[in-house]
Amino acid sequence: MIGDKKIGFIGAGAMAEAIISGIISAGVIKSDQIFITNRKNQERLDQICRTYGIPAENKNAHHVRQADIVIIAVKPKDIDLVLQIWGAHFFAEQLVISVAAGIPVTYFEKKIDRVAFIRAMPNTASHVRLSATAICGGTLANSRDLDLAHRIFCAIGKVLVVKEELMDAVTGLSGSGPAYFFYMIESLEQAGIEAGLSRDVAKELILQTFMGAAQMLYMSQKEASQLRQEVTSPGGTTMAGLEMLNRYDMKEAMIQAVLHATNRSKEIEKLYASECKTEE
Ligand SMILES: NC(=O)C1=CN([C@@H]2O[C@H](COP(=O)(O)OP(=O)(O)OC[C@H]3O[C@@H](n4cnc5c(N)ncnc54)[C@H](OP(=O)(O)O)[C@@H]3O)[C@@H](O)[C@H]2O)C=CC1
Ligand SMILES: O=C(O)[C@@H]1CCC=N1
Repeated sequence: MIGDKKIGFIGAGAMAEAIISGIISAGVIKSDQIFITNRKNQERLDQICRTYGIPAENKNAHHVRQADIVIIAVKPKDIDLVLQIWGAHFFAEQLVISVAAGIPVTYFEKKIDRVAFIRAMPNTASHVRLSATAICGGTLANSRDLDLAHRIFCAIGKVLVVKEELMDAVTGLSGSGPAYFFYMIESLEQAGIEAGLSRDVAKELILQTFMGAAQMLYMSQKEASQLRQEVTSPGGTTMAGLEMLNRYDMKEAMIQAVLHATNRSKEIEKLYASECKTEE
């Protein structure tokens, strides 16, 4: 789907691996078209190469520099160093995609003015090709660049093109979203055990229940609230359970979690946006 283009990853952590796993299993790219590098952890690079059949010689910064598409997947705090080291090597025909939370596309453009940048916010469900990814393009990103990014992320889930001002909310909701889900599962596992089930049985029941509920919602025309009501018999067990979720204000906790995560992304963004301004 992306022909013989090469994709290079700067950063070989959790997010890079999720994307690599997803794009290889989707068949949009062959393992030997992927190149990776990180800061120092060679073992990690070896492990990724072994797991995804990437040739050992592809874990090479020089090759990553030559890639048609470069995906920057380092922590926000490491972006500056990456731009310092890599800045001079980016070339005009390259497309650079950053998945870093909170770093505005203008920040990249201020540092390197000749390259098309795209900011993307996927999530780790890229592993299983069920990511929810939002993308937005910088000033040099044309429709072909956006289309290319769209094709890459489409292969590993759903893609929405959004205005950059919405990226913090996307980050707080769906970028961090898998963690909220896993936290709920952890809590429900503990609940199942306290109710008398073994961990394994609890885990199996919860997972199947969540997958079933998500699939129902995905396939039906009904709102979540309606499906919830259909489970809730008057005076029954669900009502008793929901009473506790209301008493402990689970809804407010979820809202605050997403808003807090969104604000954290905004804080990071502000840090970098202010540097863009002072350099003007
Ligand atoms: N994890 C997630 O769910 C999501 C993460 N993101 C974003 O993805 C980015 C990466 O996150 P994540 O994968 O979790 O982080 P990890 O800590 O798992 O991985 C970061 C990687 O960056 C490498 N790195 C650090 N500095 C450099 C450098 N100067 N040059 C090359 N490589 C470097 C590290 O190498 P080494 O180990 O050698 O130090 C490591 O391989 C973040 O910006 C995050 O905001 C976006 C969406 C979801
Ligand atoms: O926690 C983080 O900062 C990253 C961004 C979204 C998910 N993980």
